[in-house]
Amino acid sequence: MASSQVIGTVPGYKFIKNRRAAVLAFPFNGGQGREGVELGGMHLIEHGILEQLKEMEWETSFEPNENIDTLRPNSDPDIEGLKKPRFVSSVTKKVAEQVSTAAKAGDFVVTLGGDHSLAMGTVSGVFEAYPDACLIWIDAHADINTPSTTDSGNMHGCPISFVMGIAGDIPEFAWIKKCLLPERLVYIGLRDVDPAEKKILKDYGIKAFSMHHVDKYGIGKVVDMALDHVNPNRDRPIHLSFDVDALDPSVAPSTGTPVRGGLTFREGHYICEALAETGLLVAADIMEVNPALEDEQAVFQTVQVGCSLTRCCLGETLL
Ligand SMILES: NC(=[NH2+])NCCC[C@H](N)C(=O)O
Ligand SMILES: [Mn+2]
Ligand SMILES: [Mn+2]
Repeated sequence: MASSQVIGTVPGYKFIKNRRAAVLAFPFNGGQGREGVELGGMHLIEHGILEQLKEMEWETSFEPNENIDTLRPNSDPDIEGLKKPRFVSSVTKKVAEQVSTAAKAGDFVVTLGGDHSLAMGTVSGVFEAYPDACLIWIDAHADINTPSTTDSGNMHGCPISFVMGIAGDIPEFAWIKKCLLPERLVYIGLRDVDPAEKKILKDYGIKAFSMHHVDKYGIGKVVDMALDHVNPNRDRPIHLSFDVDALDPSVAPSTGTPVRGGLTFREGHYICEALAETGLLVAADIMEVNPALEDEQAVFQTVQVGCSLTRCCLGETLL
């Protein structure tokens, strides 16, 4: 049986000690090439996510990390084709520290991106606090490229390979522990996976539900099958990492790498609700909202959906 670090005292959340959401924003865009994604988290804050969670009777703490740019090195040449590696490393190390501190205190951790390279930090932090956790990754992309497989060199396409310990030995990232086993990871929403990533998924036997599977089985069955795989006894803490590009671009248009044919509004929310319903959720990342892309209406829609997914993770729609 999996063991738990924190004995929950919050009804409906088995591992959470305080009915407190530690909301961490990271205004960071260094894992990819488009400006604006660093503004995503603050837009969710300005849209009222903290007040909304308070209304749901969660106490909140908030860390805006507005000085994260001071971690940018003066010089940051590519390493093995990876872009801005030192900047990504120093920021994600900070992410890991903040996430693990909050998780160890028994708070529910909400991390607002920023680009998805931040998940090198969120996964490291969650698994530091809960070594027997599992990771549910909602995305159009697999984000499991290694330095040798990435075509773009963008680190938001690589976070999983680092936490799985398959990225190779790069001294700048030596702080990252191999914390994620292939059988503790499951994907939902995939539809734009690089050929080399497909090979990695196959070689490591990583379970993935693409949009094809969502169409075939329906989202209810897909979430059940995903949980049966990573959490068969329903006793492990769950970390949800939600890239808003998993949603169809008609639902979440303001994101850097949109791919058509994504999750509907309800399918996205269903995932968050179903995970909240397990009572095992301990952390949720909402990543890749880019308010600099598309028009005002599109930005509003994307920010609004980011807030409502977050609220669902914290139980808003549970009866
Ligand atoms: N977090 C994301 N939006 N990732 C997109 C990754 C796209 C592509 N697979 C790459 O490695 O560059
Ligand atoms: Mn993506
Ligand atoms: Mn992603």
